[in-house]
Amino acid sequence: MADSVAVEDQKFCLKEVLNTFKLCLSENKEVYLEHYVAGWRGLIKFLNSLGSVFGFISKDAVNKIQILVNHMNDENGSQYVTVQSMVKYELENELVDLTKRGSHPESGCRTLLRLHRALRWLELFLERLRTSKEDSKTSVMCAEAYNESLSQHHPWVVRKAAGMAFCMLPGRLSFFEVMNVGQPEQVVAMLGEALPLISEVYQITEDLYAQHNLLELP
Ligand SMILES: CCCCCCCCCCCCC/C=C/[C@@H](O)[C@H](COP(=O)(O)O)NC(=O)CCCCCCCCCCCCCCC
Repeated sequence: MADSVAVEDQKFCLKEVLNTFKLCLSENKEVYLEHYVAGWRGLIKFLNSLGSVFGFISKDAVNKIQILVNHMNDENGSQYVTVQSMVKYELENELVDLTKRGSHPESGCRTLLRLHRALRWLELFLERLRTSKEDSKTSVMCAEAYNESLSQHHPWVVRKAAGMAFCMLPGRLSFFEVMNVGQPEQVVAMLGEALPLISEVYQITEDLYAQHNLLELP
């Protein structure tokens, strides 16, 4: 019994991720880091279930999540409750390398920016999945979403490796199955529910970063 609970625990479920993104926004539209990180953890669970060729991607994402969690748990953790409070605290205390890498290679601001850019990829990819046809290819949808977003921030070698990994993605139907929601129509409906939430979290973060000139942090 205990075993089956453990296995269930590890299974990705889109609904769970949807719920964490729902919890992300406070009443006055601040983004809770705790839930943001939990959302990413859920997504990484999904990525891991697709096989080890995606290991280099999930490893980088896990590293970044760990950096944020360390900030949240250290003595100044109370400053890392929302993305807004984190940005304010790190900027006021000059804890961010603004133009070139220096003494703060692991600032919360630059670390979250990497995940934030990846969230844009996710938004574009999920929107393609949502509107895809039976014969649409996940690898193509994924590559298109990547080329429109994240790839612009990656060097050639990372783009190349990512491109090769995309070719290993399962087809649309198996992909839907791993999402663990039910029939394809239910997946599409849930994507329709998840996307506005993800977009809102993305946009709020994007505006905040733009306002403070943080969109190109090294
Ligand atoms: C489902 C297919 C998953 C494809 C994932 C697409 C994203 C491809 C990203 C390739 C990143 C390669 C790893 C290296 C990255 C770093 O160089 C680079 C820069 O960091 P640095 O400034 O510290 O050096 N890092 C990043 O850009 C952060 C990447 C984070 C990627 C997280 C991707 C998680 C994917 C979750 C998939 C979930 C699908 C859900 C469907 C329901």
